[in-house]
This record gives sequence, structure tokens and C-alpha cells, in this order.
Amino acid sequence: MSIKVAVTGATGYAGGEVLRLLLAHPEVEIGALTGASTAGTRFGQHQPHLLPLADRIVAETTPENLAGHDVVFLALPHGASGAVAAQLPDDVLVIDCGADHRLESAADWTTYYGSEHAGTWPYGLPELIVGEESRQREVLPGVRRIAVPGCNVTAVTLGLQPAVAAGIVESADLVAVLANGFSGAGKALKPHLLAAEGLGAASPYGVGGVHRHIPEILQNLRHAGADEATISFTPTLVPMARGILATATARLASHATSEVVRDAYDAVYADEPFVHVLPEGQWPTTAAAIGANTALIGVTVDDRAGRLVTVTAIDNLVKGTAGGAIQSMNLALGLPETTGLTTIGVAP
Ligand SMILES: NC(=O)C1=CN([C@@H]2O[C@H](COP(=O)(O)OP(=O)(O)OC[C@H]3O[C@@H](n4cnc5c(N)ncnc54)[C@H](OP(=O)(O)O)[C@@H]3O)[C@@H](O)[C@H]2O)C=CC1
Ligand SMILES: CC(=O)N[C@@H](CCC(=O)OP(=O)(O)O)C(=O)O
Repeated sequence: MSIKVAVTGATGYAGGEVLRLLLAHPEVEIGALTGASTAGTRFGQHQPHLLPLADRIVAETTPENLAGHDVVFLALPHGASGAVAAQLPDDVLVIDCGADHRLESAADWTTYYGSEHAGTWPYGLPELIVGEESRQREVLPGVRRIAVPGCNVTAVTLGLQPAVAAGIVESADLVAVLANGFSGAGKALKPHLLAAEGLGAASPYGVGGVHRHIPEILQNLRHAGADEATISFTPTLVPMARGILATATARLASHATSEVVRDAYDAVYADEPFVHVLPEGQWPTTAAAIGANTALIGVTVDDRAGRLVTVTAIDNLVKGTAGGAIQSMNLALGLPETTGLTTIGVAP
């Protein structure tokens, strides 16, 4: 099989990572690479690590340039995907790495993004619990539109959903604090991402219930079985290029011993190819997840505080974006879910 794939936003971080992984995918032929301000320039100037594509020319993001492909990845800024997707035929698989089509509630979209909602697409988190015995992967075969989750959302959802689904935590009392690498903010120049500002600092952002990933996390946890979930969510920019370390805690229900907790996590993730629950007392690091399509999860019970503690490490650009996107692409196209994806990281 040869699947012809176009990547929009190919000069950005998410688009570049989609391409890095697609270059190792045995069923894929890489077609158009499109951008905006860089259109007409040599691709190797922008993504020098993607050597096999270095002599390509970046095309403009137009329906004509995206025609003739089986799959189109959208790795565009928020708000740009809806208009591009609307110009693509229904039978093309369109995979949006951005936020435009993730939320089911138009009201949530307007509250957190402040613009008009582009619509809701099938959600690209195969491991998401969507009912007692079901996972989101069962929804994806044959779909032609996929909304890839936010990277922080992937980490927090995977860390909390087994406990929420098993009813062993109070989902109205969830707290998540994250350490986030710089690449999560994209390539475009922003003053707080200057080396002089960020290299020696850990800087919180989106504090106080305003971060746009909050409604998406709550949407997922509702699918996993939470009645009334609320979460206090605080990301922190730290000086690393890639990676997210998400520490999520929740008040334990009275019957939840550490054995009950561990059984719940093992039951949900034992057969997952890309989610790995570490043994008791072992904790993940971002370094162990970098380059791999894995979520590494540590879990324990803090008896004194009466709280479940989970720590999840992912590479924001792999399991948090491009790897998750390709995992969902495989499912949509009827390929083995793990095709072209690795669980082998690049630490240190
Ligand atoms: N970085 C990350 O860890 C993650 C990113 N995402 C999502 O992926 C998307 C892309 O993010 P990221 O790669 O970080 O951003 P970047 O700023 O690194 O890249 C943006 C890309 O979009 C292109 N672009 C900008 N405006 C337009 C437009 N109007 N039409 C067509 N192309 C345009 C740029 O082209 P040019 O260079 O030619 O101007 C560039 O290729 C965002 O929606 C982001 O939220 C999702 C999860 C994680
Ligand atoms: C460091 C940093 O700024 N990270 C971003 C990650 C956003 C992201 O990648 O997700 P979206 O696709 O929803 O934009 C943030 O926390 O907002």
C-alpha cells in the first residue's frame, strides 16, 4: 500500500514532527509540504533534521496543492484549520493537530478560544475510555476527520482516567501541575520564549482556571465516567526543548487502597502498546519519553493527604501530537495501530 500524505504547517514544530515520523512509516509516500510565510523557499532551510526532504520547496496552503492526497495533516495555528478543511473532499482523511475540532461544546470553545466554533470531529486519543468496556480506538476505523488532542490533555487524561473510571477518586477534586518544554509553544517568536527569559527560569502560565486545555480534559474525563469533574490546572514552562511531566492528584474515595488503585491502572493499560505503568516506587522522567510514542505513568497513594498521586511523562511532539496523530491515522486506514511508531526513546 502507498498512502499519499500532505502536511500543512510543515515548517512548524508539529508539522516537522509529523514528517519525521512519517519518514519511518512503511506505508506512506510524502507529497505536498505546505506553509504560509515560507512558501516558495527550500524546505531544508526550515527543518534541517529532515534530510530526505531538504530539497523540496514549501508550497502555499491551497486546495490545489493539497489535491490528490489520501491523507492531509493540518498543523496550523488555532482558527486556521476550519477554513482549510472545508475546502478538502469528504473522502480524504484530514487529521487536525490543532484545537479547532476537539471540543464537543461550542459554548466551551467560545469561552476558552473566543472565536466561532469550527465543529467537532472524532477525537484522536485511541486509549480514551468511552464507556465501561469501550475505548476511542473503536470509533476511529473508517473515519475521514480526526481531531488530535492537546498535548497537556493527553498527559493529564491518561494519568487520571483509570481512577476516574473506577470511581476511586472524587472527580470534583482534581489538581494537575505540569512542567512543559518550550516546543509546546510553537516556533513563532514570542518574548517569553527568548533564551534570556526562559533558560534560567521555571515560569507558570495560563494560571487560575483559564488555560484552554481545561474544557478538553473535563470532556475526556466525563467520557471516562466522571459525573461532575473539576480540575485546577497549572502548566509551567521549564528550560527543556521537549517533554511534559504532568503531576495529577485527586482526593481518594474511602475504599481506595493502594492495591485497588494499582489494579485499576493495570486493568486499563495492561494491553496498551503506548501506555506504560511503572512499578510501585518508580517515577517517569521526560527524558525517558523523548522521541517515543509513549506515555509513562507512575502512580501511588498518599495516605496522609488522602490523595491519589499520578505522574505522567510524554514527549509533547510525539505522543502529545504527531505520534498520536499517526496512531489514529493507522486506525482510520485499517493499518495495525502501531505501524511506523516506536516506544524507544532517545535519553539522555
Ligand atoms: N508544538 C506542540 O507541542 C503542539 C502543537 N499542537 C498544535 O499544532 C498546531 C501547530 O503548532 P506548532 O507546530 O507548534 O506551531 P508553529 O508556530 O511551530 O508552526 C506553525 C505552522 O503553521 C504555518 N502557518 C501559520 N499560519 C498559517 C496559515 N494561515 N495558513 C497556512 N499555514 C500557516 C506556518 O507556516 P510558515 O512557517 O510558512 O509561516 C508553520 O508551518 C497548533 O494548532 C498547535 O496548537 C498540538 C499539540 C502539541
Ligand atoms: C509550552 C506551551 O506553551 N505549551 C502549550 C501547548 C499547547 C499545545 O500544543 O496544544 P494545542 O494544540 O492545544 O495548542 C500550552 O500549554 O498552551
